Amino acid sequence: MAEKAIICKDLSKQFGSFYAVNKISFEVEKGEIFGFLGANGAGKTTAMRMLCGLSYPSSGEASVAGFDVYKQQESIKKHIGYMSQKFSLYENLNVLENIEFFGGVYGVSRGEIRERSRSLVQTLGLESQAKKMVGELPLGWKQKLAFSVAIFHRPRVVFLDEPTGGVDPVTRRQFWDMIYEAAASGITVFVTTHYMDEAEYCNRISVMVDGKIEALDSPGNLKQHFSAASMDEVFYKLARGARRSAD
Ligand SMILES: Nc1ncnc2c1ncn2[C@@H]1O[C@H](COP(=O)(O)OP(=O)(O)OP(=O)(O)O)[C@@H](O)[C@H]1O
Repeated sequence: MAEKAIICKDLSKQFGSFYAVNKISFEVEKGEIFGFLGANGAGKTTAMRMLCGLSYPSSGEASVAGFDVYKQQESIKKHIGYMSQKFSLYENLNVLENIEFFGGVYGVSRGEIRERSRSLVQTLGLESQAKKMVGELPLGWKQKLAFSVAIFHRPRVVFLDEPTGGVDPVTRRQFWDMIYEAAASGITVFVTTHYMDEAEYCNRISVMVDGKIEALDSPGNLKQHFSAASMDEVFYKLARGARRSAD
């Protein structure tokens, strides 16, 4: 049996009588790229916070990297990486300082940080920018660096919350090359996005509507099942009945 990176069974989160996440169930394989889609307000962030060990579920079961979301939140935090468009790097630290800081937070040894940060800066083509404040870098570079930092400690699972918001399609494509590389090295990727071209790059996709998972399959199978030419069309067919919207 393939190793499961994430297991979720009837996972729910209630705020009062409102079910932000309503009995979602799915499993993600090790090294899989799993797209977590849903319209604004569908419950993605709430679900992701529970899986990252940042909030307790109201009911149901889940484990991430083999750790239980109720009893082993600290272990989960140590074995995952997290990146979002909103929270990522310190703008007033330079490239190397950011790598050192986050590497240190995640427990990578000083020697290893020194060694690997040099090769990372090289791989990213940022040698001449290594001492530049991150705030001065173009957005696309910031995001590539943020992703590299999120997986610097070689986590088992990396959670990406709309990681490519606001960047052009070419940069997004480069970003996805990095995602593929990470997945090939065994890191499981859990990613939310509003870009349907990115959804096509995922191995499997789940689509959340009003707190529930309404569909879950590979992009190819979903298109076939919904007689749709694109993921855009699949998403529209599923999400058009949603009652919730952005706050
Ligand atoms: N702390 C809270 N108290 C009450 N309601 C909440 C709370 N957090 C989220 N919600 C509600 O739960 C629902 C799901 O929100 P969530 O942020 O998880 O959606 P989302 O799919 O991530 O949306 P977006 O794409 O806009 O980030 C929304 O209706 C939101 O208002």
